[in-house]
Amino acid sequence: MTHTARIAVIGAGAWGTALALQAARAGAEVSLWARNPAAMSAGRVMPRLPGYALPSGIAVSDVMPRQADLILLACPMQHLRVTARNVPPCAPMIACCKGIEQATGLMPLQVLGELFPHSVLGVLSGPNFAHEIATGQPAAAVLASADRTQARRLADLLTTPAFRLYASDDPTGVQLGGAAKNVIAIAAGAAIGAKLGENARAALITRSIAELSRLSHALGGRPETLSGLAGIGDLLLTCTGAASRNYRLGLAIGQGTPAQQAADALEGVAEGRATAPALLQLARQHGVSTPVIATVTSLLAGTIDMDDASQLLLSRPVGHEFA
Ligand SMILES: NC(=O)c1ccc[n+]([C@@H]2O[C@H](COP(=O)([O-])OP(=O)(O)OC[C@H]3O[C@@H](n4cnc5c(N)ncnc54)[C@H](O)[C@@H]3O)[C@@H](O)[C@H]2O)c1
Ligand SMILES: O=P(O)(O)OC[C@H](O)CO
Repeated sequence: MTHTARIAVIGAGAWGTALALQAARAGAEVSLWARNPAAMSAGRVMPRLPGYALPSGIAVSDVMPRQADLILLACPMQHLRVTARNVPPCAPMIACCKGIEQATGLMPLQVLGELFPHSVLGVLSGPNFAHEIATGQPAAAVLASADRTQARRLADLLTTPAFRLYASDDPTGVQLGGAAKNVIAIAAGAAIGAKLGENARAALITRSIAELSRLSHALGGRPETLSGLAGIGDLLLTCTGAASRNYRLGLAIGQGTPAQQAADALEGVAEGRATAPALLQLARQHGVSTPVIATVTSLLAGTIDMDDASQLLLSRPVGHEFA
């Protein structure tokens, strides 16, 4: 008889809930840790899927699991450290959040590495709206770990025919893609909100990829990772999909709503807001020029408006495309 994998999902927001449903679909015994299980209601957790119901087989609790074969950390990036601190390191841990810790400039696996230096760690990222994963619509993502064999083994625990998890041994590139696409989605939304046009959005996305390639190289990521699911894949989804919270935050800012007010009106977290300044600082530390990320950071801080933002980007010198 084969052993049924026990998967513990930490964080019962939209993504944690969708991953719990996916893990159950993959045949695992699933537990879902919620800060406040009593506050979980369909409309609050999964605003895009108000009628969803967790199968009765998924145990929801505010007590951290003591045993598991795999732990998925699906809380927002800025709460990863404080949440993970309470997780018993009883199994490999996969960071499912996308962002950079603002206080330290660290990526998810660097935060987990500080807390759990002896655990097997991985990161899951890709073009995945939670409400589509929750309903089992086809999608693909990448699971990266420093050890390629571990990455494949852990990916297999969550893979189903409709959720295709590719393995990678480039966690740096995967984490950078996941963090940066949220910042670029704010830029794309702002361009559309300010009626700069779809040409402008396509140019922004493409030039952002050049920017991310420079940063990825400086951080030790592999170039091909950015052309994969966690890079271009997630940029395509988040910069064009109206369901993206980061895109919608940018859209509202582009239409003239102050950043704080636009963020308050969103249901759920827009990770790009806290990640933009952290990513900019990281780029500066490595001497990498990132004009789109810098412009989004200033827009979010309210130190420039949309006219300034487009002027800043349009007044840059035009040189060789891949200089
Ligand atoms: N929603 C998606 O479609 C999706 C898909 C892929 C990845 N992600 C990533 O998953 C992560 C979580 O996003 P989400 O959509 O589930 O979030 P969400 O907006 O649905 O929910 C936020 C969650 O954070 C929790 N929270 C608030 N304050 C907290 C605190 N102090 N400590 C711990 N938890 C706290 C809330 O209880 C809530 O469960 C993000 O990094 C996001 O980028 C989301
Ligand atoms: O709604 P967003 O902008 O947080 O995007 C959700 C996922 O990260 C898309 O892959």
